[in-house]
Amino acid sequence: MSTTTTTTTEPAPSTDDEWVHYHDGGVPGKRRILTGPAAKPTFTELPRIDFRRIYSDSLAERQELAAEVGAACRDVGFFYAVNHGVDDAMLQATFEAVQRFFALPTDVKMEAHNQKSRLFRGYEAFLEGRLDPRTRGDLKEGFLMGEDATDPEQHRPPTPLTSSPRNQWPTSPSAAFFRPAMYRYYTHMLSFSRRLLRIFALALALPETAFDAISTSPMANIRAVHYPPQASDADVGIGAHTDFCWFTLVSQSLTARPALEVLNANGAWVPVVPEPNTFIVNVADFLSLVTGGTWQSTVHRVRNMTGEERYSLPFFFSPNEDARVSVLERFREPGREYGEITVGEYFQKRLDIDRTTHLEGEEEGGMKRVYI
Ligand SMILES: O=C(O)CCC(=O)C(=O)O
Ligand SMILES: [Fe+2]
Repeated sequence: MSTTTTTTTEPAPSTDDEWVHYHDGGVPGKRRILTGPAAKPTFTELPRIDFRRIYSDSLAERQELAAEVGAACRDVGFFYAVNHGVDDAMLQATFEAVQRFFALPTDVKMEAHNQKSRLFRGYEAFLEGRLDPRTRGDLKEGFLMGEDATDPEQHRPPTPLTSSPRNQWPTSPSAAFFRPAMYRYYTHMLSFSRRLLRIFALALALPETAFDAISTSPMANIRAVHYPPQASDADVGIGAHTDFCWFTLVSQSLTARPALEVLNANGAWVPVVPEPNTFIVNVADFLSLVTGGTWQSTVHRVRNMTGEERYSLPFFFSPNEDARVSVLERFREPGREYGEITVGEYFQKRLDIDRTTHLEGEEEGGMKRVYI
């Protein structure tokens, strides 16, 4: 991509080369690429935060961690969680199972094709996702599972909203190893997420347990993803987007070179170098909404130019489906009216938008970003 700067006060006529395109809040957006004197102060790498303190009995230590987390959420929207304490052998075993699953014959994986599911649970084939419609589709295959009170592994009491099946699992005996592996990962990530939610509450100057009541039966998804190495720069593993949940935790396989990239305020892509035993944590749209945009749901994408197969395991966390949320008191502007949104309705709206929007006709696209 070429970039231009100008020394005159008149903005130079813009060409498409000067913009980065993405999906933000479910709708197309774009950011001008800024260099030289026009560049703003912004991040050029992700902060690394030591999460050992999440297990500390000392509130002061948890608050110290929360202060670092809060600064990263405000300034970057992404950070590395090192020393997260989640069992490394379990993480390795999950990656092995994911790799084995994607190596199964297509017809076995297609038994659980996500096109049969309103929530797009199950298997997504290559090029079926297309977050950037200027591409031929996302060069990835995936498998999505999430909250489902009918899966006994979840020990989740059925509610009127969650009493019918949501997940789809392959039925072939050759895939039988996959479901328990996904559930081991799910259980560990859910319990880490509950701790993290308390750190987020502290970071927002709220009591530690402030979000507990709206997260008794959270919406939480794993998407296992396989990105083959891409030969061409015209392809993308997953097009530029923001996540539509409260926050995301990503475990990624250790390719020698980075593939995940995060967009900074100057329209530059910052690579996320894989590190062993480390989660990538990012603020997603919900946390950004409830903080009135103070915390950033930062745009990111994957381009697998590493020459290696890449696997990742994003874990998407949202509060209870029927929780009603709004902009937190301390982020409200005096005299302004704020509405409420229901977590599940917002989620479904975003899911539907992601399936239907196209970059063509951006601003007049008819779909509007969902605001509170
Ligand atoms: O594969 C990754 O590292 C990130 C994937 C991602 O951004 C997503 O699934 O929303
Ligand atoms: Fe994402």
